[in-house]
Amino acid sequence: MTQTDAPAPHLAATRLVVRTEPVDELAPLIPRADPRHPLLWMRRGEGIVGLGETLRIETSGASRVADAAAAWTSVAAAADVDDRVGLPGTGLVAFGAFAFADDSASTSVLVVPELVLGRRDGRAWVTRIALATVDDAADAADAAASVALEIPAPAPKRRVPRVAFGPGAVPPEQYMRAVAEAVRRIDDGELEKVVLARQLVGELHEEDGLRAVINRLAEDYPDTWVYAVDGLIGASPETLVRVDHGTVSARVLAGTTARGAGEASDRERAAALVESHKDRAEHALAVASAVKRLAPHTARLDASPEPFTLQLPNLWHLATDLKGTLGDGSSSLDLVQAVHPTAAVAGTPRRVALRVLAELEGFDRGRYAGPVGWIDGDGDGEWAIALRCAQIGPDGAIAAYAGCGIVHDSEPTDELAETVMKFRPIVEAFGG
Ligand SMILES: C=C(O[C@H]1C=CC=C(C(=O)O)[C@@H]1O)C(=O)O
Repeated sequence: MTQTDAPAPHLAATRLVVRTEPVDELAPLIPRADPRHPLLWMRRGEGIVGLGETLRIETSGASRVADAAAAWTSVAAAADVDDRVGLPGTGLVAFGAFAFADDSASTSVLVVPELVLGRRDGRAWVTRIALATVDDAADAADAAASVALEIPAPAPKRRVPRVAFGPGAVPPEQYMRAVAEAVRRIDDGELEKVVLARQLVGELHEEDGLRAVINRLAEDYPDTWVYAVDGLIGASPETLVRVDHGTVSARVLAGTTARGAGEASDRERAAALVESHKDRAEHALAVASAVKRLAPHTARLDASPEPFTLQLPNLWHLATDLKGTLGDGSSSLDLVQAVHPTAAVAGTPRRVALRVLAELEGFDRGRYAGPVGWIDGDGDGEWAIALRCAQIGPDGAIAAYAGCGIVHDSEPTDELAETVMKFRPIVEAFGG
């Protein structure tokens, strides 16, 4: 079922019948994912995998998140849920991925699978989700039991498909020119910060190869959110927003440096990142934008007092964690709507940055830097910013993306080198 733009009246007649039951063990989860159309959200071996599709909500345009949130509220209100586990990710869930820009040609989606396999806190479960009409008198348990999909056995590990990536719409020289132009505009006082990205493109010839790619991302970047939703795959270190029983949290990242070659130089690089005026300025703007947008929805919101260094296999980031309590009953998608796009992926001031980004970047970001994650029937959920990612089209065309925050003292060659570091997870997951 597809819904486009505004909530369609037929959703009012949509009743999902949902049943979650504990199972002994499902580890490892990724080898049970669909090899062609993986649906997945994982970190450190825990998370959820979706199989099949019971419901799809598609939206686009400036109201894409608000429309999806409204449609989801009506679907969730009508759902008949029997959840015998009661953990984040049990009961009714939808996986989602949203376009970055209001005018993107890419659609935004919420996908409700037929079968969800999950692991968290040492517990495992299976959720079956079936569609019934509102006046269907069938017993909920019978309807959910009608889901024909079985829990798949883990598939044997296979090698990742090899993809050769080349420059996409914007070659490296053009990217550096765009960075220089952005710095000029910043120096002219037009704006404080803009995030500029570039693209790599490739082709996937093995249609059933995506599961192996995701497995590789999860092995190489276990501390990131590894996701796969409607052809968008990646390993993001940045939590846009997370809502769990009234608590709100986020991890804001901005400011990056390479890992050092040896232990001492690695430590020095991290220490220099914390001291770097340029990176701290870039980081402060990202934190300020997230706090400003979340604050109206929280009764309390605390930020880590000083940015800390987050170590990833390919680089160091400056990070700030936000934690608070929800003040207005917003769902996780309501908060996504409030906070996207932060200055970690757009810039400051937001409106000017979005205009400058559209003028200088030279391509449609699609779902890169957009919200990706999941929401449950109560509105709780986990959403990352879709970074370190690639979108794979139905014809196997791959577009990978990486960008950098540009501030007044940014150097085009350094920013280009930073995109190369940020492309590493995806390029290596495709055998590069
Ligand atoms: C825009 C990206 O990263 C953002 C998140 C962390 C650090 C960033 C930076 O240092 O520029 C970016 O703001 C990307 O990975 O494509």
